[in-house]
Amino acid sequence: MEMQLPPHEGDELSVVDMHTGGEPLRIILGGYPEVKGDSVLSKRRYVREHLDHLRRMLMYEPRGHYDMYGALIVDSEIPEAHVGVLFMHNEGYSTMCGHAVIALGRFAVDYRLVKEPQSPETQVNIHCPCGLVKAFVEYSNGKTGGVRFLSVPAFAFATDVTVTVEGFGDVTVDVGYGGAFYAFVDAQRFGLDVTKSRTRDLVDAATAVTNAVRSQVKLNHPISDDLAFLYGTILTDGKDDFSSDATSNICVFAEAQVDRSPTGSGVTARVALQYHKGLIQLNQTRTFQSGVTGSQFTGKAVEETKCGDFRAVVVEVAGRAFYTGVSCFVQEPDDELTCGFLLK
Ligand SMILES: O=C(O)[C@H]1NCC[C@@H]1O
Repeated sequence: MEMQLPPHEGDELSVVDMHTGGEPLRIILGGYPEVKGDSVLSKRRYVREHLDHLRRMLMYEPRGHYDMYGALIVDSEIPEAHVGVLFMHNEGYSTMCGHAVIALGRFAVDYRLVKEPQSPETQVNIHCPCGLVKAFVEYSNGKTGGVRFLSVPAFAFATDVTVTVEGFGDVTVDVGYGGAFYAFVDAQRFGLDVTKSRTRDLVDAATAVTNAVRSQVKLNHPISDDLAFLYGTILTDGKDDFSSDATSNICVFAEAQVDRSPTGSGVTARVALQYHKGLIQLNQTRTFQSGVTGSQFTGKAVEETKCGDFRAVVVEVAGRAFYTGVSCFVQEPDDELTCGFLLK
């Protein structure tokens, strides 16, 4: 039977679904109204104020779920950018997303957002709200493969900061920036193991840390106040000394959302912290593993740089993304749940 849209009224939103290391990415192909603003950061503010019902429609149930993630392609004001992008999740709009950059790199080549793909790698410049991220997509015999990307400058914001965490007392955390700010803590501090403990327990501990850091640590970013917020907490296995063995983590971001991947922006921030502490050298590659799915990214610091007064590094992260399908979403006017809902 031929595919045909069901009865509906109003906009049709078409998407391509992918995943990177298990973490979903719903890329919006068509149906979004014009996103106003003269910069990617101002477009992020615009969608938050004027188009948030569409985020809820695509991220929430019944079309999405609590841990859904999305990307909206927008025009960029930077001439060398092939695409601009806004990221969305269960609570709002993030500033950086490594798993999405890995998926979007492939998508941009496969959907010819880059005119003439080159072998063995095609460069795709993706303007994220945090800045320009350069992705390099394996490309041979017309097929796309693995993707590596070079982050925006990443830095250690603060190390060994003690915060009072509800239910756990004083906890010492590191705060790093990899396009978004994260707090990092060894899960052992809570008697937990990132690969074996119940996800619910890991989420509760990480969320308590996020709440504590959000209320007790003032963040700032040299480029824009829009970037100066804590996106989430990453619990680790504590294996920060250089090793060829993988190190595991779980990232809990936005509104207690769980990343299924090792978290590209989290790997970026963690490598910056490890470099800052002298635990790794430039070009020493580490493997980062998701505690929940076992999927892996690699990460290494490739160059020293500055971000305002912060000593920073450019970090390279690599991983693979896969397509899972395409959909066209519609709404019926008499559907009481059409705006979406979330189950916690
Ligand atoms: O890979 C990343 O960086 C993202 N994954 C979900 C949370 C982060 O934005």
